[in-house]
Amino acid sequence: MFKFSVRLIKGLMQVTAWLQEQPVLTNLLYRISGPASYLPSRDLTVTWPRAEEHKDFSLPNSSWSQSMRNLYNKYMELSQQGSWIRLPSYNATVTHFTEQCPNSAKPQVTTRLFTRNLDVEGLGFEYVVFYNQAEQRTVCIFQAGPYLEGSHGLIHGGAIATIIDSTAGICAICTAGKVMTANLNINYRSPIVLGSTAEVQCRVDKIEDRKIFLSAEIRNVDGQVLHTEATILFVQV
Ligand SMILES: CCCCCCCC/C=C\CCCCCCCC(=O)SCCNC(=O)CCNC(=O)[C@H](O)C(C)(C)COP(=O)(O)OP(=O)(O)OC[C@H]1O[C@@H](n2cnc3c(N)ncnc32)[C@H](O)[C@@H]1OP(=O)(O)O
Repeated sequence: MFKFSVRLIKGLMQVTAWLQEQPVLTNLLYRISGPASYLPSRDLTVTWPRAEEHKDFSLPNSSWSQSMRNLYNKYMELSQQGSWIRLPSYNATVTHFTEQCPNSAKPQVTTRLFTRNLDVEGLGFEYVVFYNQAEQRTVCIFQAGPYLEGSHGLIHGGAIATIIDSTAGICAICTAGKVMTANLNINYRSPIVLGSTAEVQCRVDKIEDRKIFLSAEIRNVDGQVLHTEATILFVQV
């Protein structure tokens, strides 16, 4: 078990307080879990209270392409070296910030995260986010399913905006706690073909008072093709 940094815990506590019907997040632990069958090494994850009751959608499933698995394995290996953390991902915000139920009643999950709102694996986004605390960066590996179509055979620009906003949002939350997107500025440089795997790289550029400025890029699996560039402003609330 490893200790999370004080800064990240403070941020998470702020986010938890934000969800007013959700009592305080009381513990945040890293755990070493058993390796998935195709992983070369241990799976380093973050767990939330009672997280084991919920499905973690950021783990590989049968819809993942070989490219997606290769990138996943790359960052899992980096996680072993301590620089990156794989963040678990549930399909509702309430699940990320599970309440401590005195009577052990399960929270009613009546909402779905926009990015996890399809029940069939592989139709929408398949993605996993890794966080590098020392560098204040997130990486999101994603595979764009057929239900994300915009132009013929290509991913919709709004879906691209969504995955950027989410990757940057998680980076900002981990860095500064409760935030809202104030500005998202996107340049679409080259289209992303449905079914392909790509990588969002996001980092905090600067923080001024309540404002957290980030930038992001989406590139293809080998990094040679720039698909999208963005700058994002989050405001602490
Ligand atoms: C182990 C860790 C794991 C963590 C995992 C967590 C998982 C959680 C699960 C899943 C998360 C996925 C993540 C999703 C993320 C998505 C987030 C969204 O999409 S949010 C929805 C869209 N955004 C809105 O609806 C906001 C609407 N706007 C507002 O509410 C306000 O305008 C707000 C809060 C942004 C600012 O309002 P004010 O009243 O608090 O502050 P004022 O005074 O207006 O601005 C503060 C400063 O910011 C500048 N500012 C504000 N808006 C700006 C803008 N658009 N452009 C430039 N500057 C702006 C202002 O000029 C001011 O700057 P000066 O302090 O004067 O220097």
